[in-house]
Amino acid sequence: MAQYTRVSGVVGLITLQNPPVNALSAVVRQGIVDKVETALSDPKVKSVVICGQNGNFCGGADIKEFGTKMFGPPLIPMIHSIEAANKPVVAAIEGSALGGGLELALGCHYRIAHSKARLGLPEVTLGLLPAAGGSQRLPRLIGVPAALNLITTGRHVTAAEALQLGIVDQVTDHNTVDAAVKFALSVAGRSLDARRISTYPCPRPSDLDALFEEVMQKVRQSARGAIAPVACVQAVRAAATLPYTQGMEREKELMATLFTSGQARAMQYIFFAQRAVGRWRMPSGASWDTSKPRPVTKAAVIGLGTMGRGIAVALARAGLSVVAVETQEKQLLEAKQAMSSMLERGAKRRGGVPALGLISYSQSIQAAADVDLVIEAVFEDMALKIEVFKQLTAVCKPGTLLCTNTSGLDVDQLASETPNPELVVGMHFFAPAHVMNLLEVVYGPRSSPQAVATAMQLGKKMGKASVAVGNCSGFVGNRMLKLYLEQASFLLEEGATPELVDRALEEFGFPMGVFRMSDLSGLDVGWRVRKAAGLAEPGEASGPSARIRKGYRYSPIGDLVCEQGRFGQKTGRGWYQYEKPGSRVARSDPWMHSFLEQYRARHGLVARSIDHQEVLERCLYSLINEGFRILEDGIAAGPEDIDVIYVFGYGWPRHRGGPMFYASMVGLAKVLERLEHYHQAHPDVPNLQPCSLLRRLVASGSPPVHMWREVRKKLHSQL
Ligand SMILES: CCCCCCCC/C=C\C/C=C/C(=O)SCCNC(=O)CCNC(=O)[C@H](O)C(C)(C)COP(=O)(O)OP(=O)(O)OC[C@H]1O[C@@H](n2cnc3c(N)ncnc32)[C@H](O)[C@@H]1OP(=O)(O)O
Repeated sequence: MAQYTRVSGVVGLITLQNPPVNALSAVVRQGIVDKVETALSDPKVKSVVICGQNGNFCGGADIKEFGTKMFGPPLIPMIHSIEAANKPVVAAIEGSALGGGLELALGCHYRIAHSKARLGLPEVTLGLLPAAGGSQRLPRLIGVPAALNLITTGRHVTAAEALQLGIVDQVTDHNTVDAAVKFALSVAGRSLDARRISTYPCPRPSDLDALFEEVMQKVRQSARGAIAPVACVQAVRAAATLPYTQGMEREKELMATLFTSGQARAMQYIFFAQRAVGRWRMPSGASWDTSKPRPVTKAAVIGLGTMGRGIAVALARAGLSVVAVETQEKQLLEAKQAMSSMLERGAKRRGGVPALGLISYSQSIQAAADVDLVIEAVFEDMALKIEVFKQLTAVCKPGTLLCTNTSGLDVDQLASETPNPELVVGMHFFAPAHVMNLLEVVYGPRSSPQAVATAMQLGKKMGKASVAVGNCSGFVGNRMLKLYLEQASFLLEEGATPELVDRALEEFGFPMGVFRMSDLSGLDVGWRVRKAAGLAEPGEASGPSARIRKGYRYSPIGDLVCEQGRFGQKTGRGWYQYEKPGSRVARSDPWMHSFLEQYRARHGLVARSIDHQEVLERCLYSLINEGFRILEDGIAAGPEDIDVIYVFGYGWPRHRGGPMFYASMVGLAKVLERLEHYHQAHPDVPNLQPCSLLRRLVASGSPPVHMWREVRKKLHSQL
């Protein structure tokens, strides 16, 4: 709702009230319409201020209303009536003015913002466009290039940038509502002719066509297959080329297509899923609302390889004091230099001061004596990690949380080597750790809820989507990835090329296909793991057993590629070739094609034609099937956890909502049928066998994603 009061005798103050972000629900819209009318019809009122309750202007349209039958006054005429008012209306912006919230402010005649406020039109991140006049007013106010940037990226700007761009008229460090009321008093009675943005001509850059062409290419490239960024560009083009009313018609038309699209549903699902994963629950019943995190002000990072450096930088950026420990002197010096420049570059990009002073460096683990939490990031080797944990136990003050950064080692085994296993959790960061926004917080059976709560809170503080998951080989992300990689290799054996597989996945929306991605991460990493697991055998065996391990199909192709010293980008050769070691542009490699032909010939495999659909079904459905197993095992509490992990950590296209949501969009019955089909065709691949939770869900009529937990519970209670 909206509250109305008169202040200073002549200013009508309308306060939006809809905690926590004052979203524009039907009730709020009705409140605004009513209170604006009250203010405009009161002869004593000379000007109006609109603000939001509890230091937050407005988080935009109420996303929960989308997909439901919408009622209440629509936004467009509501904003139009504010702009058309004959008394000045001032927006007092504190906290956030986002989406419909900023569009409301753009309908006001003036905008005053607090210095800490954030403004933006993030609709594109929800699969939409700013369709309450935002796509038409913003370019008229700040010009086409700046509006295109804001609307197609959805980025939030600070009040200082908003002032510089011309979005707001004034920034204050003091009470924003007081400043706005004072301002409203000063402009009372002034002509508003020059303050209605919809009447402004849109500034047209001379190279309009070239500009739109360039931006269109950029958005098509950065979010492959996503329709909202394209519609955003089209809407801004309408602002630049059509009169306002026709532009509004175009905005409405484009929004109508987006609003009911599967992509918008997927992106809005991810918005809520990202928040839902913060409400974690362990199988023991312990959960976010019953477990209090410990305060962490000082942390240590042990081991300053690539991961350790990124983690230490992320911690310092979050404002923690960090003790960075590396026993090798040369490595320590290198790390210090690299981390300083990471911090400096980051500060330059974001604006602000690099947190150099927050990090102290040491060669001795003793330096971790007084920290609240340690993140061990040494080499991925259990014996080494056990040794480091032993030393930490002796050095650290009682109660220090011991976290291990591992991408798949057994967290419980490590915990069992310490006298206080309840203080141990896994923190699986993704490389580069100061850039990637995902963290898997891995709890073992003995991790205390408080340790989990602390790691989750720390992840959030570092700005990462943090997901609590159970302990198993590969946790959630890598456990599923293994199946995806496996199918990709099988497809090569059967006749595909790396290019064909990658093209199919990139057209689906991944920023990189599986082979280009593997070249980037380094092929030797997986090879080492396969060797340790006794899967990769030296030299090339032939005969039927060469492609069988433990009775099941295995593809040694990746091992053979590594044996050639082809580790990907770092060696200049991998699944593709590169201009030189370290180069990033992948080029087709004739060597690889003849290698694959010879390999197939040696193993008596006849290449067949493989289409994109088969690539997608085999790679994605096997990964999804493992996702269902993970749910069945209780390693992830719900499908949202898996989807957030895949969207934030593995490049799964956001507009497809994550693998589990995607499965629900495809139809669970279809996923099941295709898995059965492929399992029949490849009985030696057990992972293609549909798991029982998937079968149970289909038998229960394929309920929507949010009901899967219930079905799983029932399945468990019957086992
Ligand atoms: C046929 C055509 C039909 C046309 C119909 C047209 C209608 C639309 C017309 C115009 C277009 C306008 C569209 C929009 O405005 S879309 C919304 C744009 N706004 C956003 O994307 C902002 C989303 N919110 C945030 O980014 C953040 O919440 C924040 C920065 C505002 C605050 O962050 P923080 O303090 O970290 O809090 P949380 O994110 O945790 O949020 C708290 C709580 O609030 C819920 N919530 C946040 N924003 C909204 C919202 N806009 N609507 C509904 N609910 C919202 C959030 O989900 C959290 O709750 P929880 O999930 O229960 O935890």
